[in-house]
Amino acid sequence: MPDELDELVRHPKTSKPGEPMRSHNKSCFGCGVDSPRGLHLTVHAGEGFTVDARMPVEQWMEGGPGVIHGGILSSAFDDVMGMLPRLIGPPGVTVHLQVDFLAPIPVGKTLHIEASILGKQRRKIYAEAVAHLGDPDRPVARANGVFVTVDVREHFADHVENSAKAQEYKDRMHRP
Ligand SMILES: CC(C)(COP(=O)(O)OP(=O)(O)OC[C@H]1O[C@@H](n2cnc3c(N)ncnc32)[C@H](O)[C@@H]1OP(=O)(O)O)[C@@H](O)C(=O)NCCC(=O)NCCS
Ligand SMILES: CCCCCCCCCC(=O)O
Repeated sequence: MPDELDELVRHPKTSKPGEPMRSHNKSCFGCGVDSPRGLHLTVHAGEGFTVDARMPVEQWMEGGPGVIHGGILSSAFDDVMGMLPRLIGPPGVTVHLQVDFLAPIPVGKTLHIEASILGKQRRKIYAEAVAHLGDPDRPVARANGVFVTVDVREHFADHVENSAKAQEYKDRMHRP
């Protein structure tokens, strides 16, 4: 992370502590309510520059026998940390994601993920997250990510027609 950081200011219109954050997109694999095969995460805003989420580890998420697949865990980290830019301004997309797997995460348990902004420089937002199974003193995984804020209309303009929600986005874009 760079030494010279911008001041962090919570956006006045973002979710208040304890309130759910708006999903990235209703079809988002991580947090979309309409994603047919997604994680269906509900991410809540926390105090300061933090968010948190809980995810039941279901059978379909299995990688090694009886434990979560590493890619599913990485997706959950990506999605939860990916909510952080919205606490301070426009959405950001992931440019870097790093995950440390500390202990097996059993099917049937509930994973708790807590994420926070470490700093911001221009459009880059540096984030970290920790996952545990109910005891914050016994982390089972950690992650770091870098997110870059984007103008969503511009960033997704060439791709939105591939979205399951293409018509909804088209209608929204033509609204005055
Ligand atoms: C994010 C993206 C739009 C940035 O491109 P851009 O608008 O041309 O902006 P830049 O390349 O100048 O990057 C902006 C800043 O992020 C930094 N950055 C870009 N990629 C980075 C990475 N992988 N790791 C760390 N920093 C990175 C740049 O160095 C730059 O920093 P600066 O302010 O110090 O100059 C482009 O890289 C992209 O579309 N990436 C794919 C994102 C994606 O699909 N993510 C997965 C799904 S969310
Ligand atoms: C419509 C706003 C969407 C903003 C950012 C989407 C990020 C999704 C998560 C991811 O793919 O890592």
